[in-house]
Amino acid sequence: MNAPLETGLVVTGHGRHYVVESADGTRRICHPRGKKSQAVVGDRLQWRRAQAGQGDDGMIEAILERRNLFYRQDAVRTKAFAANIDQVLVLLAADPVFSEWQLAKALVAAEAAGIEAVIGLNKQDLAPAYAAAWQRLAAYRQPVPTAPCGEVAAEAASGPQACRPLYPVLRLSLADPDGGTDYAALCERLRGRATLVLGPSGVGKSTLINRLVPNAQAQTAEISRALNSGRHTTTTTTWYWVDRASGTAVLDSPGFQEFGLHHIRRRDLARWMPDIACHAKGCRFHNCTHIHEPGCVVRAAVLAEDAPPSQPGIAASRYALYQSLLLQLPD
Ligand SMILES: Nc1nc2c(ncn2[C@@H]2O[C@H](COP(=O)(O)OP(=O)(O)OP(=O)(O)O)[C@@H](O)[C@H]2O)c(=O)[nH]1
Ligand SMILES: [Zn+2]
Repeated sequence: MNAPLETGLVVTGHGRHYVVESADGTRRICHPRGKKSQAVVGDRLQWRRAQAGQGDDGMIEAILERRNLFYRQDAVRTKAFAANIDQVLVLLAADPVFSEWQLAKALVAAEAAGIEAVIGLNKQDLAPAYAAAWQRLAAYRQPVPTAPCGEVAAEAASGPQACRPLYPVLRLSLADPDGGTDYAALCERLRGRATLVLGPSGVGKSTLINRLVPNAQAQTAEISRALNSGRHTTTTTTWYWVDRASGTAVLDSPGFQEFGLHHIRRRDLARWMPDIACHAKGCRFHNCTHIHEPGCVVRAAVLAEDAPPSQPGIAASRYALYQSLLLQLPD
């Protein structure tokens, strides 16, 4: 007779081995049935204990419906980072210098997956480099109307629009005891949510996770031993509880070198860039590409390179990214 079905959370995986955590915190390795291994970190699933005498590992029977899936896709491969997450924290630093192109693509992927994103700029202590990096992020602090796209015009008629920054950009200094100007705000944003930490190598992702989860290194070592894989940490995502009782978790993930967006269609791109989207409703043609059409409100909203930072509109650098991205996407 089969053992009863149990539910669990995928906290990490390697190949066809998944570490699945039960509600009481106990963990065990589970394997998918059949050839495919489709579970992703953050998945909730149903599994069954092996029959007596067949070892301790569990068998995955079903993956429960996902709230969302954060992934990238290039011409040949899909790489899933995590499922069922509440937000993505894109961590950047004064040094190494970051690629705005990669940042923009990660943010598009988050929007398309319906996941909130926040940017952290670390290494506030590296004074001149930090000021330059902060300046490079000005377009991401650009004010955009808070009302959803379709309501902007109506609201404009009734008075000045309420605005928010395109993305929250938090100032961090993760190696310093106080964590930087916005460290408390970051902790506030993390509370009660599962946050995927994404960013290029060397920006301080491990520094952040070790700060939030003091036994993170020990946990990783234990998982690696169980999976018998020293390479584990660099190849997959891992879910760490900051506080299980309140549901606060951080997930680390491998770097984001080439963030493929082959899953995004060209005609949808503007929807996933909120600064473009909030103007697009006003265009004369409903299928406006915002490149060459007459009566394009998006192009009319693009700011001059030297526009003052508080002026609402589309930053010139963001529109340039939109144009370049559009050329790369499938129809
Ligand atoms: N100056 C300065 N250095 C920092 C700060 N935070 C982290 N670092 C240093 O930056 C280096 C990289 O930090 P990690 O936390 O290993 O970066 P990571 O993003 O995990 O890098 P990978 O493991 O390569 O993906 C380390 O030497 C840290 O000590 C900071 O606020 N200021
Ligand atoms: Zn247009």
